[in-house]
Amino acid sequence: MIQVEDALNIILKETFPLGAEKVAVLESLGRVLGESVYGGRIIPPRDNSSMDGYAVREVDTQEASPSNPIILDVIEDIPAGSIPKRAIGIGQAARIMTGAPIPEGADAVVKVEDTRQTGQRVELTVAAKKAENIRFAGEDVREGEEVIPAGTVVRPAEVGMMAALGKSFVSVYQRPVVAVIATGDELADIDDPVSSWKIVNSNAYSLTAQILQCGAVPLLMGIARDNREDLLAKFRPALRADVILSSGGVSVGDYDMVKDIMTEVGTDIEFWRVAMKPGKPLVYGRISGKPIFGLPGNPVSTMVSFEQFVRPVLLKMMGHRFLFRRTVQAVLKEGLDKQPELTYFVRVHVERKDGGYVAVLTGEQSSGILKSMVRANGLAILPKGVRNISSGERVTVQMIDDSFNMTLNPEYFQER
Ligand SMILES: Nc1nc2c(c(=O)[nH]1)N[C@H]1C(S)=C(S)[C@@H](COP(=O)(O)OP(=O)(O)OC[C@H]3O[C@@H](n4cnc5c(N)ncnc54)[C@H](O)[C@@H]3O)O[C@H]1N2
Ligand code: MOO
Repeated sequence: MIQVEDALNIILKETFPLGAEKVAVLESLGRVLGESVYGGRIIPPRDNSSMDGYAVREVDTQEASPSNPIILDVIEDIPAGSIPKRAIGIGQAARIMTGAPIPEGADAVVKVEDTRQTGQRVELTVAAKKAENIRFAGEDVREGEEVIPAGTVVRPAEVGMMAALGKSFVSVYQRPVVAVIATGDELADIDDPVSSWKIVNSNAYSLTAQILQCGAVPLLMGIARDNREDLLAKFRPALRADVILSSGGVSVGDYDMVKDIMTEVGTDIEFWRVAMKPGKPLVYGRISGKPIFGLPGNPVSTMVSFEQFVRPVLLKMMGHRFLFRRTVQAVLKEGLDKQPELTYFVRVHVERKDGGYVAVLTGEQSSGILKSMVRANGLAILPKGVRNISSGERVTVQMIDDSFNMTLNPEYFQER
């Protein structure tokens, strides 16, 4: 039996980012940039006004005050998107809109609130300051500067910046294809007629959802029955994927054949059984350099072992630098006994209280109770070596749902 940290070290040491691919800029959202984005053009492209007002020569306005307004000739109207036709000379101004280019000769913009226009003349009641209300060419992006470094996870701001730079396609790390094989004679498809000796293959759904949530691409292989032929028939084509996952059949029962099948198709098994609960019977190996996981079949064990081992692998393959969930320190509301040789991942609901966090168990912690996973937003990590945790003790909680920290103002949720 291997420790959780050692298992993770082995797995991650052998995992590398996939190659890059070009995608349309909007498709890059949430993906990791495989190239740095440089300023191939300057932004803004030329000096322009940040206010609706009048482009002026600062020297002409120095004497202006509410009791001594200065009067200038308005020689032109410059809407955004147009090019000024005339230079501003002594005693002249141009009416200008936000975003419109600054005309030759002008070195400041007086905002419209500080002016009064009558006919072709404008009266200024305040003196302009040099460069006031002007956005200068290149003040956002300079020619050739690195604007977004490779390795950045693309957010809406990066999408907007790339668009502003005219970058319609960008290089991002590829997304791994992840094969999912469910094993078990007791499994039925979601729409199959129910019977008391069949259960729905829910693991394929939770796993697929976890894969999608990571940003990877699921490849559903269906259900393999607990016999060699059927398992081989599902495992062999799954080997086309970048990562192979199965659920079930990894314990010590008479029909737990997954480890043998993995060996038969050519896997180098690196470990079987991790000192954790849930998820203990996990099998991990490599086949032609690809990671292959035999996840335990209990619905919570499947999900928790995915969280601990598969998610970091997929994120690393997609070029991510941050592979792990955020953790918080929380006060556990209920005591718990545990086997000291195992690390426990306990389903909890974390809430903010008095400036700190409290974690409440979400119910029965057996590995078949998916409902307590549904109610959980975190997994409290109870370390090996510890025999029990008392109520009120501080624990580290891995947050599997990041929205927990929102302020819940009930008023926002009233329906019409
Ligand atoms: N004698 C022992 N028995 C068991 C041990 C052990 O150490 N000694 N370990 C237990 C632990 S811990 C786990 S976890 C399970 C893992 O067993 P398997 O990976 O072999 O899983 P199965 O036996 O195939 O199924 C376990 C459980 O989960 C249900 N299941 C399986 N696949 C799905 C699916 N796709 N969707 C929904 N539910 C699924 C299955 O019906 C079983 O109830 O072994 C313990 N036993
Ligand atoms: O360790 Mo198993 O994964 O509890 O149910």
